Amino acid sequence: MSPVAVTVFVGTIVHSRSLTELEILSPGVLGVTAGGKVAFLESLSSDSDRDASTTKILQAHGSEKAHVRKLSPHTLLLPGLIDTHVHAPQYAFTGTGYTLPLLNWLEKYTFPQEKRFASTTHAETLYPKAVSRSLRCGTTTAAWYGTLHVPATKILAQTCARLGQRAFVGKVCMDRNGGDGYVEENAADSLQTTQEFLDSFEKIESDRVKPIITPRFAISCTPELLRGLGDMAEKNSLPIQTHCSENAAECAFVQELFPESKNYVDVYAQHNLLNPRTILAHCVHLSDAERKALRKSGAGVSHCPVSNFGLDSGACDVRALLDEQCKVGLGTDVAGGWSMSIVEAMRSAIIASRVVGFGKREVAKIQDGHTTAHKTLSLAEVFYLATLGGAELLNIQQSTGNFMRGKEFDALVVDLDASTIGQGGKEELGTRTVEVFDHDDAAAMLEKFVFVSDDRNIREVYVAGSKVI
Ligand SMILES: O=c1[nH]c(=O)c2nc[nH]c2[nH]1
Ligand SMILES: [Zn+2]
Repeated sequence: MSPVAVTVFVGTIVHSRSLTELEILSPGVLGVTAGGKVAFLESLSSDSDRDASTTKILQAHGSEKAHVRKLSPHTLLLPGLIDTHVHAPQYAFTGTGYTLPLLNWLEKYTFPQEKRFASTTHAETLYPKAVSRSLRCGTTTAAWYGTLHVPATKILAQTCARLGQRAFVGKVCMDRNGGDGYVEENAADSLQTTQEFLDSFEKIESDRVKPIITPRFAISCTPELLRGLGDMAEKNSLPIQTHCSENAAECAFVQELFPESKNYVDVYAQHNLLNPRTILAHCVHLSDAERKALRKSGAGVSHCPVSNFGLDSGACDVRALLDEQCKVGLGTDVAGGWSMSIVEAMRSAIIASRVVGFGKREVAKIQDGHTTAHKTLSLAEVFYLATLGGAELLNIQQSTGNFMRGKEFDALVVDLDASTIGQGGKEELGTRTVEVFDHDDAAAMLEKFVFVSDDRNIREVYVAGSKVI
């Protein structure tokens, strides 16, 4: 017998069971326990008496007293979205600076802005805005980068806890190549402040907000710092996040700095930073050997397509990563990416995958006169990357990522009816306004959600059963 539900949603419910299994229950019935977990998920036969069938399901689960929420026909109940790579301090300059490639962009925009977080007042002003926007976009779990500063990054963790977001929060580590004086004294100093940051989590009032070891990337860390962070992560069984193989100039510089490493991925492997708890952002320019090493290590990739377009970095071959059985999730990478929305990342992941395909077609034509098939990422696949794939990458798939019984209820109620947007209804329609017609079935509504919707369509957001939006 499943646990008793106190709230039951009846309507169109969509989630991924795996990369290849998108389940659409239209209609479905989902029960949530008083403790905020999924009690049961069942489908209703569409031609039966919906009320009578719902009552039978409630009886079977001992949940007759539950509050029943009937969702309207243009509403979807979806798992919460997971942003596996995002920079909170960069929220302030989102949407600017896309004329420069990565290393120049870091120097000109990023380091000066991140330096400002030496002020806790600045952190207290900005971080609630960044976390609220992320939740508003339906992100129920985020892997955040803070800055070099412990007090400000503690404020970021406290903000996630207060606003109810499930989060991993990292104090960024850099002991070389920081422009504008944005750099720590040395490896020992960076390791000591990281330990201080880890210790501060005893006071964080949420067991859903956790620390994550965060070397910025190989360029900004000496071998001593990388090794120290690898050992600290191992000793405390902590997750690790960093950047890898995003941009051609970056890759060349890494080769110069680490001549004894076989390749970029190997730099992290050699410093005890590559294991099943590692999240590497980008991985746009990996070789086959690097993809194999990644898979063997159990580390995974945060694919950030909007950022890869924004900073002109390239198009990541996610299909090759998936074929190699690497773990993959999606990231917004604000402010390399111009949007806090994982929905924007989903649609951009499809476009990036098509771009990869265009390139392969050209090569195939030149080589042998006919095209090589490239399997573009499907809608079902990007939906998985945005939800369960992200949970698997962050190793929290036992708690979240889909609506399997016993998981915490992290969910979005998405209303696709344009006429309910804004006070004035139809007059306020914009280019990103979804309209649903009577020929639209559940699959079409999901497609419209991914390609056309925006955060106005996300009406309710739940983390572990608590409404946070
Ligand atoms: O997109 C990125 N954003 C960053 O802040 C960063 N730092 C190193 N490499 C990076 N890439
Ligand atoms: Zn990044």
